[in-house]
Amino acid sequence: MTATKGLEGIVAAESSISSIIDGVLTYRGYNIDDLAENATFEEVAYLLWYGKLPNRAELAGLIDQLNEYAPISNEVINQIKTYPKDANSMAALRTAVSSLALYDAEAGDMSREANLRKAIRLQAQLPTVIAAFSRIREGKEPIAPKKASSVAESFLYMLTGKDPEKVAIEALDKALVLHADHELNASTFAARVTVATLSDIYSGVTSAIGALKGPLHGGANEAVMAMLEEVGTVENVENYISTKLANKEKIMGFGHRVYKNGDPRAKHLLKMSQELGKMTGNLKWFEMSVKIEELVTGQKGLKPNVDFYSASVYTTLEIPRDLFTPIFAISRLSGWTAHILEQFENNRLIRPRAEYTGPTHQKYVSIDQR
Ligand SMILES: CC(=O)SCCNC(=O)CCNC(=O)[C@H](O)C(C)(C)COP(=O)(O)OP(=O)(O)OC[C@H]1O[C@@H](n2cnc3c(N)ncnc32)[C@H](O)[C@@H]1OP(=O)(O)O
Ligand SMILES: O=C([O-])CC(=O)C(=O)O
Repeated sequence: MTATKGLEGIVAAESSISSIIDGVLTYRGYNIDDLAENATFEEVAYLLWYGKLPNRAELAGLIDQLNEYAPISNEVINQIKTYPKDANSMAALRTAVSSLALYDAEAGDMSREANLRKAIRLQAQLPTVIAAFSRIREGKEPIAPKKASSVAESFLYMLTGKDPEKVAIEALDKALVLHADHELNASTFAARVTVATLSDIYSGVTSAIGALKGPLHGGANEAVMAMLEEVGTVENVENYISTKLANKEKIMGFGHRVYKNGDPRAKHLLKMSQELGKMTGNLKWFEMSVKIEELVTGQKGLKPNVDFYSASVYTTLEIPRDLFTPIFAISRLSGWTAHILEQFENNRLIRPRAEYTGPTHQKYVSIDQR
């Protein structure tokens, strides 16, 4: 038995949800470019869960359900109030999602209908949890959700208490569309492994949040912004990047396990970063990002992934840096739960093997003789 490091190239599941063959990303057969230009996040979530685009009535029904489920229990709000003010935002989200299960009367119901309701409930409640955490740590009261026409609108409203501008809602909505699913990425795989033991949907999502947190995966968007802030100016970029590459350090937001010729989502985020920068009169982060791309692609041949330009997009929307990965989780929740439902439909325990490389034939030595 020989191990494949990082399971590279191993096909570990059949799935009809999304595909990234030949550098083309599709959700249920729809090209991401088409969806990014035309679909809303709610249409995409419906597509992932139900396998088809919704008609008007179906979409309105989903939006109603999201509005109905958005409030979270006082017990969970009170727990969030006990979190340290400097808690890591993804750790806070992971803990709060785990708590949500305790107050969901359907948590133990494993029927498909109940699991679908839980998926929609989680989709509705993740933004509420993140916004509540963000306000509570600033010493403010959380803002209860109000009837909104989209997850993006609802989240931005709960974060600030102000009705968000149309341009901000549309930008966040497009970012959510772009992040919704991505075949067997690490967090989705973690979710599928967890529920393949016939554990519940909350356990699967909690595992996924833990996996998304890491900087080699979803955590890279925050790390990109930390880098941009550290570099500070366009003039500093060249020296910073050349030094990092000479020291064989990784540049966050570049490279991908599967895409070697570029991530099809990055161009959409680049365009948004530029447009939002122009609109707000602050193109600094965009210009720095373009310069970094030029150098990293020029010197290493590495292309930006989905996390690279999303950093400047979210910053231009005035979203705090440590909420970038939680926002990724809001979007990817739709994909995670679609995969969890798919896993349950045709389940088998996921249990690979390890290539043993440790010592053999050891003789037990009593504790006094060690
Ligand atoms: C939503 C997402 O999860 S997208 C990915 C987000 N993650 C990041 O942006 C973090 C930075 N990127 C990386 O760490 C990697 O490219 C990953 C984790 C995304 C993919 O990793 P892998 O397929 O395992 O590639 P691996 O890390 O083995 O890299 C292969 C080679 O490219 C180099 N490399 C890969 N990414 C980078 C990078 N971002 N900067 C500099 N060098 C890099 C590695 O150092 C390695 O070089 P070597 O062969 O000389 O040792
Ligand atoms: O697929 C991956 O390995 C990572 C990724 O781009 C994603 O999860 O969106």
